Amino acid sequence: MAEQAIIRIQNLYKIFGTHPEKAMTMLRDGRSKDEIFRSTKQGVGVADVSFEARRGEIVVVMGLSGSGKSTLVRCINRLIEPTAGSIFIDGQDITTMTAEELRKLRQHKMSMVFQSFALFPHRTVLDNASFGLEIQGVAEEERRKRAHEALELVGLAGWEGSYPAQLSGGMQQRVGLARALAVSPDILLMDEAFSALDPLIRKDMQDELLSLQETMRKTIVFISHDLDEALKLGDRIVLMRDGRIEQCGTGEEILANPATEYVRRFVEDVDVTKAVTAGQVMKRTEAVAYGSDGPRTALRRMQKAGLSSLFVVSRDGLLKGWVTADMTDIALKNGNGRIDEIMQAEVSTVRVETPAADIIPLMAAGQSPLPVVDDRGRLVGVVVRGSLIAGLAERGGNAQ
Ligand SMILES: Nc1ncnc2c1ncn2[C@@H]1O[C@H](COP(=O)(O)OP(=O)(O)OP(=O)(O)O)[C@@H](O)[C@H]1O
Repeated sequence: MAEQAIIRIQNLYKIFGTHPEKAMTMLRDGRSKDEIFRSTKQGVGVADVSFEARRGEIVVVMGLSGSGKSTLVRCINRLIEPTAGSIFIDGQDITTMTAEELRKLRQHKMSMVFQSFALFPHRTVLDNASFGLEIQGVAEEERRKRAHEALELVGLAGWEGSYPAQLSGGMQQRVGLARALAVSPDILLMDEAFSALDPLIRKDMQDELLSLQETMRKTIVFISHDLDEALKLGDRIVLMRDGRIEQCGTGEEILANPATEYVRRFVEDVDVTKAVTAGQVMKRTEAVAYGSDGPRTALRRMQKAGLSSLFVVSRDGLLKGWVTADMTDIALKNGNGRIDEIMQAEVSTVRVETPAADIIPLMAAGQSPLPVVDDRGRLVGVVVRGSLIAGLAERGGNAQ
């Protein structure tokens, strides 16, 4: 896993003020942000934060106002200078980078999308979208082509000649997203990017980001103060309080096992007993392996579906077990095996009518996807990480 981390943050601190040393000592002694401010007049932005973001995942940094979300994310591109700690991007510590290295990193590796859209009012949509490329010195024709592609991606083809004021808020934020995507960054930093939008538009943008992400597979660090948004978007959630990380984990882990009383109170409004069932949130199984398949066939099917494991079924659809790409690789190297000889037969299942409250602990324990079977044991669908709690969050949001 470790080598997959594209962002690795280690013991990061940011103290605002001219004399951070005293505040650092007090923080290490476990003193609170309030105490430190009262006695030193130094502001604690981020305190001893460590976490990783893996390639292709959405990490949502969540917390109340003043908890340190923006400071943390601005340290990742060094818009804010950290007081102590390390930030590795692709294995390179950016806190020791020269100004030139940093400039390259910001231009090519990561882009930021702001809550306020931050568009230039006197530039057309196309020129706004191509701004990052202009800074990079990309030639005009290439710039226009790539900006146009990015606008197409976010559903704004045809609006290239318009000006920001002629667009709705949602459309303006699409331009902001297109501008960030046009430079083909590996990492997107999104600071409350959807918070200024009307609730319905906001939901559309969340759905669209998720659907874009299915093909883009960027690493996204998304700041939000909204739990529903965090549950819906985050592969993992970093929950902050007073500059520190209170808990970091998948939505399922946080709901099933809140690390502290604070987290428990934070998530208590998400009603896991609500009538959300596996059947309502399951997806059709895109690909399966058959017991009689050889490892090569199963592997090919996995690759085609972009999956790293498959459920194994009999010809009449009964769930028999599961197999991973690693298992098929080993079988191939040993030159033998039918899938039913190499598969793992033990697998937890849920039924169409199984309620969320019973599924979340299974997923929190690391089981994903979970197979859904009918009363005869036939595989009828899968519940994948995130979809269940996204369902809960959306229903919760509507009910309140
Ligand atoms: N430039 C600054 N100078 C002094 N203190 C600052 C500065 N920027 C942030 N802080 C302090 O650092 C702490 C964390 O602020 P930050 O903006 O990162 O929180 P946040 O979780 O993003 O909040 P919000 O959701 O309101 O933006 C706050 O106590 C804030 O007052």
